[in-house]
Amino acid sequence: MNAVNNVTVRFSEVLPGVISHNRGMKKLAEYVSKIALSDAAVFLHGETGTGKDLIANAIHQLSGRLGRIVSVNCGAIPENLFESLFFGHEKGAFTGADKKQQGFFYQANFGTLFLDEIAELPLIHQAKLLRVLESRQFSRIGSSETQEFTGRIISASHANLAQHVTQRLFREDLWYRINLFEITVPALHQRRDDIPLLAQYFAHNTQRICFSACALKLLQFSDWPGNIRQLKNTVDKLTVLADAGEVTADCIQQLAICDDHVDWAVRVAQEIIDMPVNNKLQTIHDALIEQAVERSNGNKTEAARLLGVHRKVVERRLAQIRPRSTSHQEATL
Ligand SMILES: Nc1ncnc2c1ncn2[C@@H]1O[C@H](COP(=O)(O)OP(=O)(O)OP(=O)(O)O)[C@@H](O)[C@H]1O
Repeated sequence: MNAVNNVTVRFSEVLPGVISHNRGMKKLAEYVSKIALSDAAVFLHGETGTGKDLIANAIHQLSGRLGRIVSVNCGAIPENLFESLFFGHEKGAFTGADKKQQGFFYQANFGTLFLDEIAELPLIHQAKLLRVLESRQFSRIGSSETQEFTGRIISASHANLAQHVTQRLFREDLWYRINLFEITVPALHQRRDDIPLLAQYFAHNTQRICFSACALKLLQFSDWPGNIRQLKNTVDKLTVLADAGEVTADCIQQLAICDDHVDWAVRVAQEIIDMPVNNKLQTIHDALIEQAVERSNGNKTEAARLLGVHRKVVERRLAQIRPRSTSHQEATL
């Protein structure tokens, strides 16, 4: 657990709230912390649950802006309420406006306006948003008073917005306004080394439980289409299923989140580790090569294909395992 805490503290100093010890994420954090100090618009791209929201909040925190961060899910804005929600309105400006209301632009002034799922904004609303970003001015509905917008814009989407632009689903001029800096947040399968760390971190947050080595391996090589959000939910469930404070491979199997082949590989590895054999890696490695060569009737190209490695790997190792028989086979093949 100490290892988790040390990493957590070190990483959080660079990017508040973000847990990782992945090399790519460290670079991303250094890049983000530089950008954070400017007023430039940032676009965060990445699959669902990869931490875009968390990073937007970290950018705001690092920016030292006096105002607050206002998060807006652009996919959940009713079409007829866009102007009222973004610009605000005066009392009596329309039916049902029984009191004066400030909008998102006002609330995010001196702070950050985080536009999540920006690809979901219809073209008509994109035009209205663009007008404010260009003029840096807005007015409440029903008011002739113009207000200045000094907030910083961070937006996010899992969609390929550049492609949306070419398909004319997203305005090109708005795209250039919002992505002065574009950051791609990697999916969890691109940083599998973070999975054990995150699992232990989330478990520690809920209650003190530990994971068996086999359980951590199963988590590490499972598919996580919902990324860190899915991992977090899974750990919540595992804390309930843990046996005497330990999450085992059986607990993970009960949730049926791991692929059969991953489960099989991890279990075989576990059995091999328990075997009283010296230099286990080499033993297994050699046995695999021997098996593949035998299966392919001594054809090393075919053996290499079966193993998914280059022929030279097979040749080099065979020469070491059985120097004499190899030269004999080479003479006969
Ligand atoms: N590196 C991380 N360290 C710790 N927690 C994380 C990390 N990344 C994501 N999380 C957690 O995972 C969950 C999902 O993250 P977040 O909401 O930021 O993802 P997102 O990319 O914005 O998702 P969506 O696109 O669905 O809005 C949150 O509970 C967040 O706190």
